[in-house]
Amino acid sequence: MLNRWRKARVRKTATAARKAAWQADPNAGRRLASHFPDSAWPSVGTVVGGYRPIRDEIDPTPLMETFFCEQARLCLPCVVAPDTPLVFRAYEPGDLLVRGTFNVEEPSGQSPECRPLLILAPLLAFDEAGRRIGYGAGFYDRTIEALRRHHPVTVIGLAYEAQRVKTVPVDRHDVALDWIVTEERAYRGAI
Ligand SMILES: Nc1nc2c(c(=O)[nH]1)N(C=O)[C@@H](CNc1ccc(C(=O)N[C@@H](CCC(=O)O)C(=O)O)cc1)CN2
Ligand SMILES: Nc1ncnc2c1ncn2[C@@H]1O[C@H](COP(=O)(O)OP(=O)(O)OP(=O)(O)O)[C@@H](O)[C@H]1O
Repeated sequence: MLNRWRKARVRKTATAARKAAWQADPNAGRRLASHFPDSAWPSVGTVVGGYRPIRDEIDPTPLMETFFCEQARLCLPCVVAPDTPLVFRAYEPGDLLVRGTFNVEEPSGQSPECRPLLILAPLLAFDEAGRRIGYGAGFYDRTIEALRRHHPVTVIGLAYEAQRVKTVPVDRHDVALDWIVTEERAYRGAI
């Protein structure tokens, strides 16, 4: 219960910090590729789960396009139902998308389902240990847990430097990030 209150407080501060960072530099996403860790860089054919930015999330599009040019396969998350893992569906830059739940752009139901090996996760706040906080629906935690039952998955949070906090409150279900990449640098999270 105390953690719920703590998380709400962190969300509030981080929402304001992210908004200010986006307003100051909406194109910061262009700098993500130069800090992306070599060890996590996708090989030819690696399935990468990205996202379509909403509100003032850092824009992963330039990074995803770089991966696509290097022949990674891309996919995007689709909300199926509350309290249920997200489903990733194949996507190529330029594909027509539909508006899903929460007004996020998603591939249509005709697009084949994928199981990403590398996930680029949006977030509200992170800390240096790789802890992440999102909008509070638990979608990414559930999805990563479900995917990891099949194969190892590397999860990289993308954020503005301004979204870093000293410590993110954690619950048992929270999945730690392997790395966080910002417009300025990368942080090695869960080891
Ligand atoms: N760009 C992006 N895509 C994403 C996510 C995300 O965080 N960012 N998701 C991450 O899970 C999933 C979609 N889930 C989402 C969950 C909540 C909200 C959201 O805006 N929540 C509102 C409250 C909405 C309401 O209750 O009506 C909020 O936080 O203000 C957005 C997306 C999959 N795709
Ligand atoms: N693997 C899981 N299994 C069952 N419930 C889960 C799981 N992961 C998260 N939840 C539930 O989801 C709710 C939201 O979790 P939390 O506050 O950590 O969300 P978040 O990490 O901010 O959201 P998101 O992952 O969507 O960005 C919690 O009530 C939690 O109990």
